[in-house]
Amino acid sequence: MSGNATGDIVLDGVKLRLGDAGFDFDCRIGAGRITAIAGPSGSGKSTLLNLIAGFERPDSGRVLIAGEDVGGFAPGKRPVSLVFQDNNLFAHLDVFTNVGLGINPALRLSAADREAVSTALSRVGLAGYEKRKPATLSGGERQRAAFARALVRRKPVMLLDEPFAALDPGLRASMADLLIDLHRETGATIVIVSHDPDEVARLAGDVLFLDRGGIVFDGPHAEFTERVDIEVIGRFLGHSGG
Ligand SMILES: Nc1ncnc2c1ncn2[C@@H]1O[C@H](COP(=O)(O)OP(=O)(O)OP(=O)(O)O)[C@@H](O)[C@H]1O
Repeated sequence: MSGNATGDIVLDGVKLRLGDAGFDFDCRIGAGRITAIAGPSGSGKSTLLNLIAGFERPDSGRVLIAGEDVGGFAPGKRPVSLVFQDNNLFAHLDVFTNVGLGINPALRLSAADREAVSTALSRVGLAGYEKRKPATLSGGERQRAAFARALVRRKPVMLLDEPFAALDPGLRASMADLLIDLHRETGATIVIVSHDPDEVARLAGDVLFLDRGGIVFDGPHAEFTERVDIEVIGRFLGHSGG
């Protein structure tokens, strides 16, 4: 079902200052695409995601999701699911319950919902972990539980901030493949921050490359790999430049 491409994201003249750092974002993230956000450390990748999710508010400009100005919406009211670096699992709740919260915050789960939770857990390789508390999981297992919770939310937009960074390379590649499968099934708009050029190549149709709070490249991945003339991009892609 790839017709659910309703989640385009527009940052329209967004400006923000946080301490000494200034940000200036003007872009459109295509509905139903996988867009990677890359750039050097401190360039503003997490800040861009936080602006879309609603954890940061612009000083000026607008954020629109599926054509709607979401400026007045708290994070929980935005049509997005999140997998962030600190994966925000509830320590006192077991893995099954944490994932179930993705479907219904009041945990009123139908039989079909419970089935969806079990399916998501087995897709991320956590079948059998249902009764475990987050503290008993490894960092990578917690990250996969957070990913399972995002899988069951079925929102039109999924935002991921280096979701697989804690995983070993094999697991990292299989989670990326799972994300591609999910994208094929749902047609969701997926925005993923990544430090890894191979992961970007594997996943992304489009790339937003940031440097010092601004966008220095916005376009298809095939064009991105040609832009080694932009020094920061050359460095990211492993070219020495010159
Ligand atoms: N609340 C804040 N107050 C002051 N400065 C901030 C705040 N949040 C972020 N910054 C600064 O803004 C800049 C961009 O931060 P951000 O986390 O968006 O970068 P990033 O590209 O995600 O970096 P990394 O790859 O290291 O995670 C950094 O210099 C950071 O120190």
